Amino acid sequence: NSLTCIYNKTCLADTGVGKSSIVWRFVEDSFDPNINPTIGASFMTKTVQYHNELHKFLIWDTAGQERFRALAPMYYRGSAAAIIVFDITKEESFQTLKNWVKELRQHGPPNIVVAIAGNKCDLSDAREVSEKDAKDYADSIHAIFVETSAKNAININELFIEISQRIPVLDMGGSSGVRGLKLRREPSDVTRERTCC
Ligand SMILES: Nc1nc2c(ncn2[C@@H]2O[C@H](COP(=O)(O)OP(=O)(O)OP(=O)(O)O)[C@@H](O)[C@H]2O)c(=O)[nH]1
Repeated sequence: NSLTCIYNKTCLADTGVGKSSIVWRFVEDSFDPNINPTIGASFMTKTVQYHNELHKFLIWDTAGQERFRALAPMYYRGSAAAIIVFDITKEESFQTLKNWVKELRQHGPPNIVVAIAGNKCDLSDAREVSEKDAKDYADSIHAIFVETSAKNAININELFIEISQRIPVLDMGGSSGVRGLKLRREPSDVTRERTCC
């Protein structure tokens, strides 16, 4: 009975640099500095353990390039959470992040959990956005905030655990507004479906 909590997809909306790497690092446990830009979106899954539950994330990593921007709603619609990533060494990416927050607020699911990742914290010598400014902004919109390094695998697991804590337990009745699916069915359900007449 360890598999108790399954959420529907978690969308990653990108703003700056590092989003693919964060997810990729998290999933594959290695870091490729020559990672290619995402085309359209890519899909992956990741399961994290939280107390005695396994939380499975279905992740859409959307492309950060402007020309793919119009595709993002397809992925954040129906999502339980969104991680918006900015690059702490690029002030511009922090401003772009605010536009994503506005878009999610206007067009995203009403209860979507928003997390902000200030990526590239391994390059803090080249920092353009202070941790305090980013944290204050995240607090003002009730978002999770962590500084991450996809390169050095800093705070990636913590980020997903925090998201796990915030996403409400799946309500199969649908009153939360977040759709979801069970990973495993009870054997009796399967038998029932296979039985004809
Ligand atoms: N030093 C450092 N470099 C990073 C980190 N994360 C990503 N990078 C580098 O930043 C560049 C862009 O990373 P991507 O993951 O492709 O960025 P992205 O925002 O997902 O780009 P799209 O796929 O186009 O959406 C790559 O050269 C990465 O190696 C990090 O935490 N630290």
